[in-house]
Amino acid sequence: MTAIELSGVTKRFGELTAVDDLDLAVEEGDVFGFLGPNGAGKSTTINVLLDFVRPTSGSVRVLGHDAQRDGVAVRERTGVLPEGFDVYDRLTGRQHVEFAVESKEVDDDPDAILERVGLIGDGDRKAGGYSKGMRQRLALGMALVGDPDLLILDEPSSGLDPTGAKEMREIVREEAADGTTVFFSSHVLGQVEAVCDRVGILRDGRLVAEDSIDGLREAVGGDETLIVTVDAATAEDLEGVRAIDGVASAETDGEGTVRVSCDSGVKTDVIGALEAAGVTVRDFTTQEASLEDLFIAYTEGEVAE
Ligand SMILES: Nc1ncnc2c1ncn2[C@@H]1O[C@H](COP(=O)(O)OP(=O)(O)OP(=O)(O)O)[C@@H](O)[C@H]1O
Repeated sequence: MTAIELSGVTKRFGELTAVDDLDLAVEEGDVFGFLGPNGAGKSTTINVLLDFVRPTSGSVRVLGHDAQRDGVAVRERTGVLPEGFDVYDRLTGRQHVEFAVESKEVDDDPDAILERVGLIGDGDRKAGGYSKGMRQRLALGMALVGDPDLLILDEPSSGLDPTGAKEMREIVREEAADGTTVFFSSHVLGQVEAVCDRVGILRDGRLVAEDSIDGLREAVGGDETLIVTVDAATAEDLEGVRAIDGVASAETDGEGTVRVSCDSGVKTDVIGALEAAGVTVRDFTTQEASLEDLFIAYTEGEVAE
């Protein structure tokens, strides 16, 4: 079954289009990474899924329900870790989890939840004294209450140290193995790379890429970054390089480094073009394109949409 289905969803706030004609499908049991730079429209999309925000147009189905007509049914089966979650300073960690258990009308054991998110030793402390990472663990624990069919995690690793981030990924994997669909929003690709089956990249409210991690890797497979050490190079010196078939982009820092994203087959042509422009080439190395590079290319406009 399709757990999340957006068809032609647009959300405008006055003149501003936050989400622009978005089509998106996430299959049940998938861990979907929803990526995009600040302001791309990720939180707005999440708010539409939960019916906290009504789309200007388009239709939204979540767990088989119409998100607008049956928002309550959707929220009952969904655990949410909201962005910028605030704790109640005077309540303990355990009281937070108890509150989630009561509001969801389930019978989870709060201690089992605290144990899962690594807070069992701190359950009696007031959450106001928790560190940022502990607050984030608490928010994750609250999202897990009621064994939801869909977990929506908005920037879940923010504030987590490497151990916390690893534990969070383990929990995500356990939940997915259990059949839970996970919708994981972040602007840091590295954090989603380890857990997500599929990734969608949002930019200015539009989906600019959607694929499996392997698919994205293949898409960038041919491209490499050539890092050339030169005496000096100006932007004009790179015109000949940019004109080469197979060169995606070329930049100079104006001092001694030129970075060229290109097919591996055109490296010697690039060096030749630099020399033809009168640039003295001292050395060069190559770097394979990472998913991070692809993300930057898609979100900063170097890749043709
Ligand atoms: N309630 C609102 N009223 C007006 N504009 C809004 C509102 N909510 C969001 N926006 C605008 O919509 C755009 C998308 O915002 P959104 O919060 O969805 O982005 P995001 O991808 O979640 O960003 P971030 O990574 O910074 O959290 C932004 O330009 C934002 O200012």
